[in-house]
Amino acid sequence: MECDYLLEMKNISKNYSGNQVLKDVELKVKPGEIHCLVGENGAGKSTLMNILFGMGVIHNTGGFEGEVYFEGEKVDVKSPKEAMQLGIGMVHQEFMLIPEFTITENIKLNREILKDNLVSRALGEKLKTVDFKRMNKDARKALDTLEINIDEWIKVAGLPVGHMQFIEIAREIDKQNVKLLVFDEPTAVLAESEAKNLLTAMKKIANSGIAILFITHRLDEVISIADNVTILRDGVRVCNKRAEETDVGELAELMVGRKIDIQNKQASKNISQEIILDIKNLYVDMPGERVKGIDLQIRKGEIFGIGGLAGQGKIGLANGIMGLYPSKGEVLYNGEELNLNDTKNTLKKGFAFVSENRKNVGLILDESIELNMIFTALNIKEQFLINLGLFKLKNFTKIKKYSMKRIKELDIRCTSSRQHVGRLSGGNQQKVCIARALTQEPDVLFVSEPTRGIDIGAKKLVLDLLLKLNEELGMTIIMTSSELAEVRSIADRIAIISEGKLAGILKPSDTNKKFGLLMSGIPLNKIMEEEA
Ligand SMILES: Nc1ncnc2c1ncn2[C@@H]1O[C@H](COP(=O)(O)OP(=O)(O)OP(=O)(O)O)[C@@H](O)[C@H]1O
Repeated sequence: MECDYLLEMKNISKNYSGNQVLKDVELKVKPGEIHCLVGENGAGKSTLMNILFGMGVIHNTGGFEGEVYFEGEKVDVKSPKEAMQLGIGMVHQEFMLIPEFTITENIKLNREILKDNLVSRALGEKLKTVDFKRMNKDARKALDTLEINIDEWIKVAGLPVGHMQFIEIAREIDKQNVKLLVFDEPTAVLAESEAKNLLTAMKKIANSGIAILFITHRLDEVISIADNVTILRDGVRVCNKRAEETDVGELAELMVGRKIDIQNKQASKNISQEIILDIKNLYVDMPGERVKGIDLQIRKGEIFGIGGLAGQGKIGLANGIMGLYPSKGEVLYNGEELNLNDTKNTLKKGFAFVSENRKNVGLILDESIELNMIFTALNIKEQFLINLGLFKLKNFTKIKKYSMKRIKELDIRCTSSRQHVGRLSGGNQQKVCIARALTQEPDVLFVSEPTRGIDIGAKKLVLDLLLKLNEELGMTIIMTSSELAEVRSIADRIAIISEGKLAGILKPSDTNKKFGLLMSGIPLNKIMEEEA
């Protein structure tokens, strides 16, 4: 009997040490459809996918309840390898590529094509050689399906982030029997125009008969691409809708349970003309995000946005000034020269940084929320300590009180302030990173991709909090983001970086066209000429 659904997950329930995170959830995906899975941070999306892929974190914590059917057959997937054998693949949010390998080698990793040679014919299988010709041909075919115009024999190291994403996808579609591909927030790391390319590629994959399960926080993407949407809230399936019968507003409301609205910032308040940061001819050697001689003046008390396409250098700016990547040039902070390449000193001077890379630079995953929140303030400013003369002790009462306040303010979904950060959902981890930077009470706060991976409700909360810090404490905020709409909702001025250089500075109210042209590297004076 032909079955309507490729994948059916029925009555799925899961608890982690008594904490129920999924309750009777149902998910049904048809062959060749694009099915979106949306929900707030902590709603249970990753947990559901962990069950589908038979991840160890599920078996090691008591398994789950419910049934999974694939192509009409009941399955019991015990590992990602078994999922792959069934034809279920995953495009990862964090890239799993080997930089020193070529694109072909990455696409064919662990699935190399071997061919016989004289020695192997005599001495056996193990001495076969790699058939580069056939491997390159397959890789080319996968890249062509995605219409990616890039040579398959070049190394992955140094490629822009947008390309890396496509290589991950090419690897999955090159697997012969793939029937269902899960995309876990693939566009979170991409700028808007690159995200569009990715969506087009996803449509092509779906048209070729492969079903796509797409997890995203960008609701406009859901509307533009999905056939069906499943909405989770607090571990329960709220409903399943046809995308053409809903809109962004309704989805946001269903997810969060209230109305949400993010608009461009209107007229800028009176910002002082005093320069807090004077950046002169700054170069930053950050792979994939090089800065190649930027001059910028940031005014005291403003929210300054930095935008641009992925790989153009916007991310490099904050990383360079914070000393995380080698940089040269001159940066004056309140008129005094800042020692570049010295993170500790920069932190001591009153800077804080919420990195775009929360797992590597941001968090200690096997430590508590509390400790993660106060870690930098404790080390740099010796806060949260009781001084006992000869030695100092952590002031646990103060730490707990402080962290509970931040948990409430940022609506961090957790079981307690002592919960390990590694056990939080991705979006809630991001909120802990923000809380940590705020604990330092900085004069200048760099935030990179602050709303990456967080849902629309939490996004509004974070943006409102940044506005509040800026208005009430006069904190100067420099926010780098791939999402123009969010920068335009809070920044006073926005610099667009293109090819490692400053393309121009715009107001949030400037036209979409101006933003688009600057991002594609067309200089401001040319745009003005066109408009005149
Ligand atoms: N290994 C774990 N141990 C204990 N609790 C966990 C573990 N992994 C996830 N959780 C909890 O399960 C709940 C659901 O988390 P999950 O990661 O599935 O959410 P999500 O919808 O994917 O969120 P996000 O959009 O932020 O990624 C959260 O409350 C989280 O704290």
